[in-house]
Amino acid sequence: MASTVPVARHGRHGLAPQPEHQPRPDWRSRLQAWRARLVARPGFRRLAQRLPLSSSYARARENDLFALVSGFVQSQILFTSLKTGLIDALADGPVTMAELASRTGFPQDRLDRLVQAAQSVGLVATGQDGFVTLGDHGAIICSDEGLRAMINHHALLYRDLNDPVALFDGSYTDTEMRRLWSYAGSGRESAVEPEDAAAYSALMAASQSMLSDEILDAYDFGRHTSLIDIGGGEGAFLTAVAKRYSGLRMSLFDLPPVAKRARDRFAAHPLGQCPRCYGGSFLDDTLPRGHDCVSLVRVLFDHEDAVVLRLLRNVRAAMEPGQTLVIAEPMAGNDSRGQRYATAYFGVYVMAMGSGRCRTPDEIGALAKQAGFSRFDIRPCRSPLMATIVVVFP
Ligand SMILES: CC(C)=CCC/C(C)=C/CC/C(C)=C/C=C/C(C)=C/C=C/C=C(C)/C=C/C=C(C)/C=C/C=C(C)/C=C/CC(C)(C)O
Ligand SMILES: C[S@@+](CC[C@H](N)C(=O)[O-])C[C@H]1O[C@@H](n2cnc3c(N)ncnc32)[C@H](O)[C@@H]1O
Repeated sequence: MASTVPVARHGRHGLAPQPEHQPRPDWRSRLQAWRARLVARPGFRRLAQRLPLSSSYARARENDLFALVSGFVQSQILFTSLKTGLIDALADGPVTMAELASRTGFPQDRLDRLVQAAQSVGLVATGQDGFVTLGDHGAIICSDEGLRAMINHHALLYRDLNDPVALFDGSYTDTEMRRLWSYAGSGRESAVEPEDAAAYSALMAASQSMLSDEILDAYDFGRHTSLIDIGGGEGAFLTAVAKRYSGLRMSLFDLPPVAKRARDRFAAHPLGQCPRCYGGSFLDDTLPRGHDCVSLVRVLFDHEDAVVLRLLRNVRAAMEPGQTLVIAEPMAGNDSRGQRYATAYFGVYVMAMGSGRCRTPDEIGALAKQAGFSRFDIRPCRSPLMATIVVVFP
């Protein structure tokens, strides 16, 4: 007999396969659906906006939704303020509009619009005296080379997001991001050439400054005697560790052209004890043993689960009971606004790379246990936007 179960149309993709027994939503989903129906009613929203107890909550939600709707515009104001040199021009203090016009090359009337836009998102501030200064956001961006590098780098990500539906549904895969992250996607790591490594390694090194502080404040590496940073890039994280813990013996492992960049960096900027830099693949090569701490910083979320399992099994094989694996990267979650932002941003970012997933701490812990580790602890960082730490024990 033909089925009478109604079928849903799925956008570009035609009919969705239907399970034999339709699952029923639980009470939480039904409650959320009831809430959504309520919020969808203009009359309910008008009431919530007027009642003293709910009005500030309603206003906050309205602003959140406006920020979501207009986020692209804000990002483009940010990008333009950096690209035109507006932010740099204010680095040393207040500047007149005439001076800004000459520094940015903008005609006065267009500059007025740019400054107005930049002021509205907190990048600059204009005084009664006609001088322009950095706003709080502008000051942070101006002082952080990594953040500036990321904002410039977003031009590439946003080009890949030009048809976001095609990116999400998987029909657009030949992305610019995939070309930049030349190791991403299984089996391509041995094809990474020195110039490929240079392109992404410099970006990663620049963006370590805020991240390493977060990690070092959340986990005490001083309890260990030696540390190997696997997928350690050109050594920016180890440099930050050495500044805090001068007695730690350190090593780094990365693809050969990246390990060479780390070696060159340590030769140019010597640390107390020069870290040993090993070149190889963390998937196929035997990893160096004898370190009581192993770190993986922003490494797992570049890879699909099967590759992560292979990597963790290889790491486990190089470790003894009593040693510790520290995994640090932005992780998914729903507990705070920071976690939700990280989930959205890094989830889309790795999708554009063509490989990887932003995982919850529990998902990472579960993969580690599957790879042969015995238990794990979750250590939140101050800013979940930057990282969460999962400490794993053999
Ligand atoms: C002076 C008086 C009286 C009052 C002033 C009050 C005031 C405003 C004080 C300042 C408050 C304060 C401490 C503010 C601090 C703000 C901070 C720390 C802001 C930090 C922002 C960080 C951002 C936006 C970081 C962005 C990071 C990004 C986009 C990282 C991207 C990383 C990527 C893409 C990594 C990729 C790796 C891969 C390939 C996925 O594996
Ligand atoms: C996103 S970067 C993170 C670098 C550094 N840990 C940081 O946080 O700045 C990932 C690193 O993993 C390295 N990597 C990727 N595949 C690898 C492989 N098969 N073997 C060794 N390293 C690899 C990359 O070369 C890159 O340096």
